[in-house]
Amino acid sequence: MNSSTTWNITNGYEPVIIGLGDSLPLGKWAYYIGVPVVTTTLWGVWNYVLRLLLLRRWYEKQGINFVDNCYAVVGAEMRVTKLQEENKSHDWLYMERPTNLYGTLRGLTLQLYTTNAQLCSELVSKTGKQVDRNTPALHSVGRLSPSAIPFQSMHKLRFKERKANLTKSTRDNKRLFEIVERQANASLNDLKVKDGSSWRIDVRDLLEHWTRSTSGEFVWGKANIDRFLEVEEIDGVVRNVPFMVVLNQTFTELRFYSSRFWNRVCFPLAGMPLTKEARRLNRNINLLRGVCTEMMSHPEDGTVAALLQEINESQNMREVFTLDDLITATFAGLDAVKSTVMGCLYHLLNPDNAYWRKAILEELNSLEGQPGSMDVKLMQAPILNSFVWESLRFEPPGSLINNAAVKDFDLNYQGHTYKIKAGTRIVTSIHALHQNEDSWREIADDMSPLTKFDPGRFLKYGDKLLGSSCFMPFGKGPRRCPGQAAGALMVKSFLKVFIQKDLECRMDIPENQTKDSSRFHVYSKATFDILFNEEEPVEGVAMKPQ
Ligand code: HEM
Repeated sequence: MNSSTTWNITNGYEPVIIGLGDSLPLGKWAYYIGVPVVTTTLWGVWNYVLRLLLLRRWYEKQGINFVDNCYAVVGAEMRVTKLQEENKSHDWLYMERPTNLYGTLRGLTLQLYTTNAQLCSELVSKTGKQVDRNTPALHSVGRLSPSAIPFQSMHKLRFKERKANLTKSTRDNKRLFEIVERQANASLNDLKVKDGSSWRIDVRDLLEHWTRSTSGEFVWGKANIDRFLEVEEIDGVVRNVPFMVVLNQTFTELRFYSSRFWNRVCFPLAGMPLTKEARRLNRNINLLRGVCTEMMSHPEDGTVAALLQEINESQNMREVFTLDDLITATFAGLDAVKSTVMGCLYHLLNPDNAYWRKAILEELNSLEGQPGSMDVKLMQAPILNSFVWESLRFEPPGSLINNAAVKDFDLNYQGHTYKIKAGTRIVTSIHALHQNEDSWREIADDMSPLTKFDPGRFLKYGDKLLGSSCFMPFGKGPRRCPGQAAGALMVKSFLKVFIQKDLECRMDIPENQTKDSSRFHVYSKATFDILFNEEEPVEGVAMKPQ
């Protein structure tokens, strides 16, 4: 035995010693290393070069255009970073819509976008049969709750029952309204800072604080979320941080980590412990899941956690499904709601929309005098509702619906049949859809251009638009958002509190943030401060509608 490297393998009777140097001749080494390397290379070349080229040719022959400069790995992906710097989500790549379906290579996969209402509707009708969920989010935020509804196929893990149960358990609107109102007042009071003769609130701080306390209390209960976790933060220092802050921060960090270049090229890389940052995130994910499991053992009465556990247990659902759906419900009430409210406030405080602000205030004041509970009355406030819908149209927080073809199928549009191949990612670009003049004009011919913020279009054509496939900020069909009612109520209730304070206020936007980069969605870093004067208006800055 002349090799220094040995392994002991126990065969049940006595150890067998294998030495490296003497037992394998050079030819065999070349075989054992060479064959896998060559096979993997050939497989890579076929899968990520030749197959993608052939697939792209297949779609181009059907008249589908591809985004300029789109190649595997590099190409269009390079432009995403630039878009994100301008606070635009990557679906801005697809705004041109040169053909009904628009293609790109996203990382190592081929992706087609539908951006008009009829094709989006066709795609929704195929969901669960020919098309199903296939989302990169599984490798980013999905790592907090991998078996949760948004990341799974419709045919897996008792999907339909779980989705129905989650919707049921988030239906206590009265309780939700009470929490939103109380927490909104507390956040507005606690976070304002004196600035000369007026007050200032950082809108991001305000909405982060409010969404965390509201979503946390709604799902888990007040006592449960009032706990601190010892957690390693992004600067490597271990600190005691409130539970909801850890959850929200980890969620945001996972999202931004997965949006790094290589993680966008090959989605699963984001989940591998290859970097210090990935390993820190893994530890925090485990910590959060442990704490949520512990909270499930003593749920507070009336909370989503208590209701969902009760329903799921009665159906013998696995505990991990309840855990993952509760984690998802908690974080779904954070960034999407925050972006929506931020967009609404931005438009509300824009002096051009002073008319709408005054009209909403009058509508809310008149609702106060009417019988019934406010959570129900808010649903019947047409001016407020139109304002929120238009904000969601203008800047939908979740702007892509990530699905893929599970089998070959035909997609029909105006007499044209597109032949879609299994494995193609086929995605609804909500953002581009919401800007598609052709689709919208079929329903509302005399409305203002879609580039203009105008709640009037919903006031006039609300029912038609909400029922159509032109407008889908919460998705449509079997995979639509089960938290739509809760999410919309959170947004409207917050706005009610804010507007009824009837503050003399204006926005203070950072100097380097242009109008074009003041966009609000879950990746955006756009922001503003709200300046207001509680005692008397500050000269020259007041924008209270007259
Ligand atoms: C303003 C707030 C919200 C917006 C704009 C929003 C938007 C969306 C969108 C666009 C989808 C994808 C739908 C599709 O694939 O067709 C979705 C899915 C989902 N949302 Fe929301 N959402 C919001 C709030 C919430 C809340 C509060 C919850 C909590 C229960 C929630 C839970 C979910 C779940 C579980 C899914 C996955 C559904 C599935 O995959 O079948 N969302 N949401």
